[in-house]
Amino acid sequence: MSTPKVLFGFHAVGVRLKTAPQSIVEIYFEPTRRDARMRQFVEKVNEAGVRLIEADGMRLAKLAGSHGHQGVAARVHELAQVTSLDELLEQLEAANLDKPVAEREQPLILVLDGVTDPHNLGACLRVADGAGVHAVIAPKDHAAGINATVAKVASGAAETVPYFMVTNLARTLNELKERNIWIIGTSDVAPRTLYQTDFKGPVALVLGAEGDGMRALTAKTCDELVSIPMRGAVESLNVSVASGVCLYEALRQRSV
Ligand SMILES: C[S@@+](CC[C@H](N)C(=O)[O-])C[C@H]1O[C@@H](n2cnc3c(N)ncnc32)[C@H](O)[C@@H]1O
Repeated sequence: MSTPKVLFGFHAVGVRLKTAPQSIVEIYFEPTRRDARMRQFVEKVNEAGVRLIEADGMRLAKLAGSHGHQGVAARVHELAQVTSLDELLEQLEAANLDKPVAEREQPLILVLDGVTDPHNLGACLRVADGAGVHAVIAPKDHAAGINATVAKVASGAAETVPYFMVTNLARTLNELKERNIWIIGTSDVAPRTLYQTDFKGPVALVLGAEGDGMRALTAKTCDELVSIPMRGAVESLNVSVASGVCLYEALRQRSV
């Protein structure tokens, strides 16, 4: 088994407890918190037969590397996941092989070009999980990796959505194109809006960094660029909010 890592917060630990209790080494909790949420949580841990250890706030903060632990942290083993984007796409293609076209599950991928804030990455993973995204891709050299803060903000989605960090993002986008995946980039200055584009087929949606947006090469590699209409004074949305707006438009189109 892998070296254990730490999850913290009710959501992140709760999702792991629900989906893979066998992967939890032990759960730490603050016994001085006696509210209903903590009582229910402790009950669930006991039902699952997971080892429960009392810890004060300082120990939890040290374990979590953050004060946002809500009185709960867990040491867990990594879950076995698909190890590469290719493997994931091949699994999807194989699952679609015998299905009529109308019933095929079309890949939906979120690409984050340089999102470095762990809170933004966590929020993007959370909305990606909600919208049924198959994988999130980011460049290795300029993006946040999955850490305890990301896992906490993602509320369990860091466990459910595969996150691949790639060496050369433009090359990966070209490889997606070779698999007939349509690359839709987002920019607040694109003349066409997301409501004028088709998200029904295999799609990779590309969002840019908090400050500078997508890099020039990334934007050039996209098949098309779309904007989210902005009616007020601010020029752009937070990247996780923009991800949510675009992904739920994709989900809406795919659901009709
Ligand atoms: C805070 S914005 C960056 C703004 C930056 N000035 C730019 O040139 O894109 C972060 C990312 O969220 C997405 N985004 C935010 N607002 C958007 C909008 N109105 N239309 C399209 N994408 C938007 C884009 O992917 C953008 O790169």
